[in-house]
Amino acid sequence: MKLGVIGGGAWGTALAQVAAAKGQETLLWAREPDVVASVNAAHENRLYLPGIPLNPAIRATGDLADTADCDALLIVTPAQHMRTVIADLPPRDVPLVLCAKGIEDKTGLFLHDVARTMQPRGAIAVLSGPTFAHEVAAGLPTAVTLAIEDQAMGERLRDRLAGPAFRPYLSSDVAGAEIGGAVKNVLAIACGVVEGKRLGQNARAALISRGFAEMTRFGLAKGARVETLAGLSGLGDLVLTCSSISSRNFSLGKGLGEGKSAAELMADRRTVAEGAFTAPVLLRVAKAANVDMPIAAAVCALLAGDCTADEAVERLLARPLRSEGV
Ligand SMILES: NC(=O)C1=CN([C@@H]2O[C@H](COP(=O)(O)OP(=O)(O)OC[C@H]3O[C@@H](n4cnc5c(N)ncnc54)[C@H](O)[C@@H]3O)[C@@H](O)[C@H]2O)C=CC1
Ligand SMILES: O=C(CO)COP(=O)(O)O
Repeated sequence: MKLGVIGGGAWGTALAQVAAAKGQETLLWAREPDVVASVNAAHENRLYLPGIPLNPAIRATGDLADTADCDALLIVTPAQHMRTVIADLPPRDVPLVLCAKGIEDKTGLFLHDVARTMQPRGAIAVLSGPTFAHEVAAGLPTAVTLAIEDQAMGERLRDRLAGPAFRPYLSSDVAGAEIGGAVKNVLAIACGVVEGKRLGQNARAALISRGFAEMTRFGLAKGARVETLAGLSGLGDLVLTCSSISSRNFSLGKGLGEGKSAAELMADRRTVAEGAFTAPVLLRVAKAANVDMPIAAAVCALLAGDCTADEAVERLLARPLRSEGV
């Protein structure tokens, strides 16, 4: 058995660490030659996960053709690049486990729908949950949702990743698992704004709760199950990402709350803050489904420079009073 991990950022590297701990051959594909060199020579990803010793059994490559003999692939590129990278894979029907969090901007498609158009036959799973890469790579306890229609295949994939500190919970709700991860990144930007503007912890808790109401409205409209949205890949990841400056999305929002522009904040970032790319497409898809998402709309306007953080907050607080139900 040989597991391929496609994407040598922080999360792909952490997942390679999880896979290698199971004793299986693990191949990590990275775009950057520096990542390939540092993983192979120093057993460290100096660009994206510095300071965390990696299992020396992880082998890195810069050539996608080397994944031809892998019998399952974890796809861990940023959401907007997933399609091109899958298109460049050696053509086979091995199971794909999608680990990015986002919605494809140019089509409005969820990532499992993108992958399905490119691989009509092979199994497609979604792995998502509250998982800061540096904690997972360091072996700290973590639980995730692993969603896939074919439960027997799901059990096989689960058993290749599960370990004493890494607990995948199986689900058949692929759309639900994906929607939580995509939406929470946008909401984490909003929570970062609360931090940047020092609006207090009450405001952050209110945003998390009302953000969860938005996630639930959107998820139910798009076929997700409520228990998935309330589980690890939904509420679990929302709480994590909205509470910690370790989140790239939260820290982007904090900068916006401090008055910096999105362009300024994104200019010198090597790492990805998916919420910035997801927000506009999320809003488009929500509008088309008649789903009201005022917090996501505020994040969108702020990212686009259409309003200041003060105006975004004022508008949210001035909305008509209403009953609490979703
Ligand atoms: N870092 C984390 O804690 C977690 C990240 N994720 C998700 O995993 C996905 C990957 O994120 P990270 O590993 O954190 O990335 P990262 O921010 O550590 O690194 C950026 C990655 O983007 C890649 N990249 C940039 N331009 C590209 C292109 N044109 N084509 C292909 N790849 C390109 C880089 O090679 C690098 O692998 C994202 O969707 C993220 O939301 C999910 C769970 C946890
Ligand atoms: O998805 C994540 C944790 O589950 C990582 O969040 P950020 O991308 O905001 O850092």
